Amino acid sequence: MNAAAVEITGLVKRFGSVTAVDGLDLKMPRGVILALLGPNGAGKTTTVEICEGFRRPDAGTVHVLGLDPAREAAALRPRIGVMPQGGGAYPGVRAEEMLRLVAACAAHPLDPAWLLDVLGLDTARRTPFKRLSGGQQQRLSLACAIVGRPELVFLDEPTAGMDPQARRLVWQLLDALRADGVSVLLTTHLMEEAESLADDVVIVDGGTVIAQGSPNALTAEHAEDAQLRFRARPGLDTRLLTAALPEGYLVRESSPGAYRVTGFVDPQVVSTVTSWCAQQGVLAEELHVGRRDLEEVFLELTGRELRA
Ligand SMILES: Nc1ncnc2c1ncn2[C@@H]1O[C@H](COP(=O)(O)OP(=O)(O)OP(=O)(O)O)[C@@H](O)[C@H]1O
Repeated sequence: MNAAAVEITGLVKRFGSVTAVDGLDLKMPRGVILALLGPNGAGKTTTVEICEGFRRPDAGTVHVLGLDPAREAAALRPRIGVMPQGGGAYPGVRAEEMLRLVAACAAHPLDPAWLLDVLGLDTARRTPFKRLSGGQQQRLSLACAIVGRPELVFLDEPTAGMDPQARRLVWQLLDALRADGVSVLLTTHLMEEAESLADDVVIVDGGTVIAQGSPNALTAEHAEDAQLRFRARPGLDTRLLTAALPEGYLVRESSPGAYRVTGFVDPQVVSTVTSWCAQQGVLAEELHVGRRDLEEVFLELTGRELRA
């Protein structure tokens, strides 16, 4: 009765010569949001598809709500919600019609009209699926995944391609689901999504788990390396700024206009950075000294950017 939401031991999945999942272990308690974070090709989608019962493992054991998804699919399906990567539907079906069709398969569905409203799709009720924007299609797929009141939801990159406003609506909804006791396992490339939503973050690389913990615990492990971050106009010559600092410091532009200086941050370093910016006629804004964030931890562990 109180089985974990997901329990995976020694999972292996090969596609020909490619080992997509390579001895992955994971335990996810009920009622949490767990984010699988990893670079492209890390094995996240394959792992999720095995949990959903869409693929069979080559080795290892998988239990979802205490059931084996490969052998007990009929018992498991009504208890889980699935949102595959990129969504999908019959192109001509209208948004509300599609959600009502899915709701009709559930014993105690949520109210489809309410769900469309919450996800900002109320004006798109009568729009055929193929005419919805990418972000609207994603939200409709999410609505379909949760309308049947599942105990556990699998969401593969649920907010990929959404604008920030739509993304917030989805985050609020996932928050509300968690408050209702629903377990959510999602994959994401968005550090902000993992950091602001997830209770537990599992970093996957090369088909195996390389780190796991709450966002706080993961960043605290690396707390000794404080970091200086600031914003300025994009395209500053980071090599010149690195050269202005003592040896061992590194300056990167992690996204356009967002700069990170790694190394021990003391008052002298802060002063060197701001004076160098002043010499370039640049105002360093939102200057922040603090511990590393999840993005830095991820980069250090995998050697790759999250969005690579
Ligand atoms: N059906 C398939 N046939 C052959 N190779 C596959 C198949 N599905 C996945 N792979 C390979 O398995 C590896 C893991 O893929 P997977 O899609 O699970 O990674 P991912 O972490 O979800 O990546 P992304 O973030 O890009 O979605 C990759 O090398 C991929 O090319």
